Amino acid sequence: MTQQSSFNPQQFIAIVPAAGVGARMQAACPKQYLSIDNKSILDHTLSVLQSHPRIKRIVCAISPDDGYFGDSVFAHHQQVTRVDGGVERADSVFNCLHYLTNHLPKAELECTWVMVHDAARPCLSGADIDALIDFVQHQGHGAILATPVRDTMKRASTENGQNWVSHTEERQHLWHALTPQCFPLMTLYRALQQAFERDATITDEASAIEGFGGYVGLVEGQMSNLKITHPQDLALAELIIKAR
Ligand SMILES: Nc1ccn([C@@H]2O[C@H](COP(=O)(O)OP(=O)(O)OP(=O)(O)O)[C@@H](O)[C@H]2O)c(=O)n1
Ligand SMILES: C[C@](O)(CO)[C@H](O)COP(=O)(O)O
Repeated sequence: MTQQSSFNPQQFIAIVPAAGVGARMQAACPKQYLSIDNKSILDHTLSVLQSHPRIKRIVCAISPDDGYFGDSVFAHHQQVTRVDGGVERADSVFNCLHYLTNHLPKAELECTWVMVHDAARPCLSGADIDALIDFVQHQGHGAILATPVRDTMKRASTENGQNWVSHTEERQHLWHALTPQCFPLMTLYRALQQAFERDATITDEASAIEGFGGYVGLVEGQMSNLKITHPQDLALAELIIKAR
Protein backbone atom coordinates (compact mmCIF):
# COMPACT_ATOMS: atom_id res chain seq x y z
CA MET A 1 0.00 0.00 0.00
CA THR A 2 1.59 3.30 -1.06
CA GLN A 3 1.76 5.84 1.73
CA GLN A 4 -0.65 8.75 1.34
CA SER A 5 1.50 11.91 1.55
CA SER A 6 1.19 13.60 4.91
CA PHE A 7 -0.74 16.83 5.23
CA ASN A 8 -0.90 19.26 8.07
CA PRO A 9 -4.63 19.83 8.71
CA GLN A 10 -5.30 23.54 9.27
CA GLN A 11 -9.08 23.33 9.46
CA PHE A 12 -11.90 20.77 9.52
CA ILE A 13 -15.19 21.00 7.62
CA ALA A 14 -18.02 18.57 8.37
CA ILE A 15 -19.88 16.97 5.47
CA VAL A 16 -23.26 15.46 6.35
CA PRO A 17 -24.87 13.12 3.81
CA ALA A 18 -28.61 13.47 4.57
CA ALA A 19 -30.23 12.74 1.20
CA GLY A 20 -31.27 9.12 1.72
CA VAL A 21 -34.83 7.80 1.56
CA GLY A 22 -34.49 5.54 4.61
CA ALA A 23 -36.13 2.52 2.95
CA ARG A 24 -35.10 0.09 5.71
CA MET A 25 -36.76 2.31 8.34
CA GLN A 26 -40.14 1.88 6.60
CA ALA A 27 -41.33 5.25 7.91
CA ALA A 28 -43.69 7.84 6.41
CA CYS A 29 -40.75 10.19 5.74
CA PRO A 30 -36.99 9.81 5.25
CA LYS A 31 -35.60 8.67 8.62
CA GLN A 32 -33.36 11.74 9.14
CA TYR A 33 -36.57 13.77 9.61
CA LEU A 34 -38.08 11.48 12.25
CA SER A 35 -38.31 13.09 15.68
CA ILE A 36 -36.37 12.21 18.84
CA ASP A 37 -37.10 14.30 21.95
CA ASN A 38 -38.92 16.91 19.81
CA LYS A 39 -36.05 17.43 17.36
CA SER A 40 -35.44 15.71 14.03
CA ILE A 41 -32.56 13.26 13.80
CA LEU A 42 -30.86 15.61 11.34
CA ASP A 43 -31.28 18.47 13.81
CA HIS A 44 -29.56 16.43 16.52
CA THR A 45 -26.69 15.50 14.22
CA LEU A 46 -26.14 19.05 12.97
CA SER A 47 -26.27 20.36 16.55
CA VAL A 48 -23.53 17.97 17.72
CA LEU A 49 -21.26 19.05 14.87
CA GLN A 50 -22.12 22.74 15.18
CA SER A 51 -21.31 22.76 18.90
CA HIS A 52 -17.83 21.35 18.36
CA PRO A 53 -15.22 24.15 18.43
CA ARG A 54 -12.78 22.40 16.04
CA ILE A 55 -15.31 22.12 13.18
CA LYS A 56 -15.22 25.28 11.09
CA ARG A 57 -18.38 24.78 9.02
CA ILE A 58 -20.89 22.20 7.85
CA VAL A 59 -21.97 21.26 4.32
CA CYS A 60 -25.07 19.06 4.23
CA ALA A 61 -26.47 17.13 1.26
CA ILE A 62 -30.25 16.75 1.21
CA SER A 63 -32.54 15.42 -1.46
CA PRO A 64 -34.05 18.07 -3.77
CA ASP A 65 -37.33 16.20 -3.09
CA ASP A 66 -37.11 16.92 0.65
CA GLY A 67 -37.84 20.63 0.25
CA TYR A 68 -40.36 20.98 3.09
CA PHE A 69 -38.45 18.77 5.49
CA GLY A 70 -35.15 20.41 4.64
CA ASP A 71 -36.57 23.92 4.97
CA SER A 72 -37.85 23.15 8.48
CA VAL A 73 -34.43 21.90 9.61
CA PHE A 74 -32.36 24.59 7.93
CA ALA A 75 -34.60 27.31 9.35
CA HIS A 76 -32.59 26.95 12.56
CA HIS A 77 -29.29 25.86 11.04
CA GLN A 78 -28.91 28.80 8.67
CA GLN A 79 -25.14 28.73 8.76
CA VAL A 80 -25.12 25.19 7.32
CA THR A 81 -24.43 25.08 3.56
CA ARG A 82 -27.10 23.06 1.75
CA VAL A 83 -26.18 20.99 -1.34
CA ASP A 84 -28.31 18.65 -3.47
CA GLY A 85 -27.74 14.97 -2.65
CA GLY A 86 -27.14 12.27 -5.24
CA VAL A 87 -28.38 8.80 -6.11
CA GLU A 88 -26.01 7.03 -3.72
CA ARG A 89 -24.44 8.16 -0.45
CA ALA A 90 -21.06 8.49 -2.21
CA ASP A 91 -22.64 10.82 -4.79
CA SER A 92 -24.05 13.01 -2.03
CA VAL A 93 -20.64 13.21 -0.37
CA PHE A 94 -19.00 13.97 -3.72
CA ASN A 95 -21.50 16.77 -4.39
CA CYS A 96 -20.51 18.40 -1.08
CA LEU A 97 -16.80 18.08 -1.93
CA HIS A 98 -17.42 19.49 -5.41
CA TYR A 99 -19.24 22.46 -3.89
CA LEU A 100 -16.23 23.17 -1.66
CA THR A 101 -13.74 22.90 -4.56
CA ASN A 102 -15.77 25.58 -6.32
CA HIS A 103 -16.13 27.87 -3.32
CA LEU A 104 -12.90 27.69 -1.29
CA PRO A 105 -9.65 29.46 -2.31
CA LYS A 106 -7.05 26.99 -3.63
CA ALA A 107 -4.68 27.60 -0.73
CA GLU A 108 -7.48 26.80 1.72
CA LEU A 109 -8.44 23.65 -0.17
CA GLU A 110 -4.96 22.22 0.23
CA CYS A 111 -4.99 22.48 4.04
CA THR A 112 -8.64 21.60 4.68
CA TRP A 113 -9.72 18.21 5.96
CA VAL A 114 -13.30 16.94 5.84
CA MET A 115 -15.13 14.90 8.48
CA VAL A 116 -17.90 12.97 6.73
CA HIS A 117 -20.64 12.03 9.17
CA ASP A 118 -23.95 10.27 8.52
CA ALA A 119 -27.05 12.33 9.33
CA ALA A 120 -28.43 9.01 10.63
CA ARG A 121 -25.88 8.96 13.48
CA PRO A 122 -27.20 11.59 15.94
CA CYS A 123 -25.59 10.01 19.03
CA LEU A 124 -22.02 11.03 18.12
CA SER A 125 -20.09 12.46 21.08
CA GLY A 126 -17.77 15.46 21.14
CA ALA A 127 -15.13 13.25 22.77
CA ASP A 128 -15.13 10.93 19.73
CA ILE A 129 -14.74 13.94 17.40
CA ASP A 130 -11.76 15.07 19.49
CA ALA A 131 -10.22 11.58 19.39
CA LEU A 132 -10.49 11.49 15.59
CA ILE A 133 -9.04 14.98 15.11
CA ASP A 134 -6.22 14.31 17.57
CA PHE A 135 -5.32 11.14 15.66
CA VAL A 136 -5.18 12.74 12.19
CA GLN A 137 -3.28 15.78 13.48
CA HIS A 138 -0.72 13.55 15.20
CA GLN A 139 -0.42 10.94 12.43
CA GLY A 140 -0.90 13.17 9.34
CA HIS A 141 -3.07 10.42 7.82
CA GLY A 142 -6.83 10.05 7.44
CA ALA A 143 -8.83 7.92 9.86
CA ILE A 144 -12.30 6.70 10.78
CA LEU A 145 -14.14 6.05 13.99
CA ALA A 146 -14.72 2.32 14.38
CA THR A 147 -15.46 -0.34 17.01
CA PRO A 148 -13.92 -3.83 17.22
CA VAL A 149 -16.38 -6.66 16.57
CA ARG A 150 -17.51 -8.21 19.86
CA ASP A 151 -19.66 -11.11 18.67
CA THR A 152 -18.81 -14.31 16.85
CA MET A 153 -19.38 -13.56 13.16
CA LYS A 154 -21.20 -16.01 10.91
CA ARG A 155 -21.21 -16.06 7.10
CA ALA A 156 -24.67 -17.06 5.89
CA SER A 157 -25.92 -19.06 2.95
CA THR A 158 -29.60 -19.16 1.95
CA GLU A 159 -31.53 -22.31 1.10
CA ASN A 160 -35.28 -22.50 0.59
CA GLY A 161 -35.56 -18.88 1.71
CA GLN A 162 -33.92 -19.71 5.07
CA ASN A 163 -30.54 -18.40 6.24
CA TRP A 164 -28.07 -21.06 7.38
CA VAL A 165 -24.58 -20.75 8.76
CA SER A 166 -22.08 -21.32 5.96
CA HIS A 167 -19.07 -20.86 8.24
CA THR A 168 -17.69 -18.79 11.13
CA GLU A 169 -15.54 -15.83 10.13
CA GLU A 170 -12.27 -15.03 11.86
CA ARG A 171 -13.21 -12.01 13.96
CA GLN A 172 -9.73 -10.97 15.17
CA HIS A 173 -8.89 -7.58 13.59
CA LEU A 174 -12.51 -7.19 12.40
CA TRP A 175 -14.03 -3.74 13.05
CA HIS A 176 -17.34 -1.99 12.49
CA ALA A 177 -16.69 1.18 10.47
CA LEU A 178 -18.56 4.18 11.88
CA THR A 179 -18.51 7.87 11.01
CA PRO A 180 -17.11 10.55 11.03
CA GLN A 181 -14.48 9.55 8.52
CA CYS A 182 -11.75 12.18 8.19
CA PHE A 183 -9.49 12.80 5.18
CA PRO A 184 -7.79 15.66 3.32
CA LEU A 185 -10.49 17.29 1.20
CA MET A 186 -8.66 17.08 -2.13
CA THR A 187 -7.43 13.51 -1.49
CA LEU A 188 -10.97 12.31 -0.86
CA TYR A 189 -12.28 14.27 -3.87
CA ARG A 190 -9.74 12.59 -6.17
CA ALA A 191 -10.23 9.18 -4.57
CA LEU A 192 -14.00 9.32 -5.15
CA GLN A 193 -13.48 10.49 -8.75
CA GLN A 194 -11.21 7.48 -9.33
CA ALA A 195 -13.68 5.12 -7.60
CA PHE A 196 -16.51 6.36 -9.84
CA GLU A 197 -14.29 5.90 -12.93
CA ARG A 198 -13.64 2.25 -12.00
CA ASP A 199 -17.29 1.75 -11.08
CA ALA A 200 -16.28 0.64 -7.58
CA THR A 201 -18.88 -0.03 -4.87
CA ILE A 202 -18.28 2.68 -2.28
CA THR A 203 -20.24 2.44 0.97
CA ASP A 204 -17.90 4.64 3.00
CA GLU A 205 -15.13 7.20 2.34
CA ALA A 206 -12.43 4.83 3.60
CA SER A 207 -13.27 2.38 0.78
CA ALA A 208 -12.39 5.06 -1.78
CA ILE A 209 -9.18 6.02 0.04
CA GLU A 210 -8.15 2.34 0.32
CA GLY A 211 -8.67 1.91 -3.41
CA PHE A 212 -6.64 5.06 -3.94
CA GLY A 213 -3.71 3.51 -2.04
CA GLY A 214 -4.09 5.59 1.12
CA TYR A 215 -3.62 4.62 4.76
CA VAL A 216 -6.76 4.70 6.92
CA GLY A 217 -6.37 4.82 10.69
CA LEU A 218 -8.90 3.08 12.97
CA VAL A 219 -9.85 5.20 15.99
CA GLU A 220 -11.94 3.31 18.52
CA GLY A 221 -15.27 5.08 19.02
CA GLN A 222 -18.29 4.54 21.19
CA MET A 223 -20.76 1.77 20.33
CA SER A 224 -23.50 4.30 21.17
CA ASN A 225 -22.68 6.07 17.88
CA LEU A 226 -25.17 3.83 16.09
CA LYS A 227 -26.55 4.44 12.61
CA ILE A 228 -30.34 4.61 12.81
CA THR A 229 -31.27 2.12 10.10
CA HIS A 230 -34.15 -0.15 11.21
CA PRO A 231 -37.28 0.73 13.26
CA GLN A 232 -35.91 -0.72 16.49
CA ASP A 233 -32.88 1.60 16.31
CA LEU A 234 -35.08 4.64 17.04
CA ALA A 235 -35.92 3.69 20.65
CA LEU A 236 -32.26 2.91 21.40
CA ALA A 237 -31.12 6.23 19.93
CA GLU A 238 -33.76 8.04 22.00
CA LEU A 239 -32.45 6.41 25.21
CA ILE A 240 -28.90 7.45 24.36
CA ILE A 241 -29.83 11.02 23.47
CA LYS A 242 -31.99 11.50 26.57
CA ALA A 243 -29.22 10.10 28.76
CA ARG A 244 -26.66 12.63 27.40
N1 LIG B 1 -28.26 8.87 -1.84
C1 LIG B 1 -27.99 8.96 -0.51
C2 LIG B 1 -28.15 7.83 0.35
C3 LIG B 1 -27.87 7.97 1.70
N2 LIG B 1 -27.45 9.18 2.16
C4 LIG B 1 -27.19 9.37 3.59
O1 LIG B 1 -26.15 8.50 4.01
C5 LIG B 1 -26.35 8.15 5.40
C6 LIG B 1 -26.18 6.65 5.63
O2 LIG B 1 -26.97 5.97 4.69
P1 LIG B 1 -28.16 4.95 5.08
O3 LIG B 1 -28.19 4.69 6.55
O4 LIG B 1 -28.09 3.80 4.14
O5 LIG B 1 -29.45 5.83 4.76
P2 LIG B 1 -30.51 5.53 3.62
O6 LIG B 1 -29.85 5.28 2.32
O7 LIG B 1 -31.52 6.64 3.70
O8 LIG B 1 -31.19 4.18 4.17
P3 LIG B 1 -31.76 2.95 3.28
O9 LIG B 1 -30.55 2.27 2.72
O10 LIG B 1 -32.48 2.13 4.31
O11 LIG B 1 -32.65 3.55 2.23
C7 LIG B 1 -27.75 8.64 5.78
O12 LIG B 1 -27.64 9.76 6.65
C8 LIG B 1 -28.39 9.01 4.45
O13 LIG B 1 -29.29 10.11 4.57
C9 LIG B 1 -27.28 10.29 1.31
O14 LIG B 1 -26.89 11.37 1.74
N3 LIG B 1 -27.55 10.15 -0.02
C1 LIG C 1 -20.71 5.00 6.14
C2 LIG C 1 -21.22 3.89 7.03
O1 LIG C 1 -22.11 4.41 8.00
C3 LIG C 1 -20.06 3.22 7.72
O2 LIG C 1 -20.52 2.08 8.42
C4 LIG C 1 -22.00 2.83 6.21
O3 LIG C 1 -21.16 2.28 5.22
C5 LIG C 1 -23.21 3.43 5.55
O4 LIG C 1 -23.83 2.36 4.85
P1 LIG C 1 -25.30 2.55 4.30
O5 LIG C 1 -25.66 1.30 3.60
O6 LIG C 1 -25.23 3.75 3.38
O7 LIG C 1 -26.13 2.80 5.51
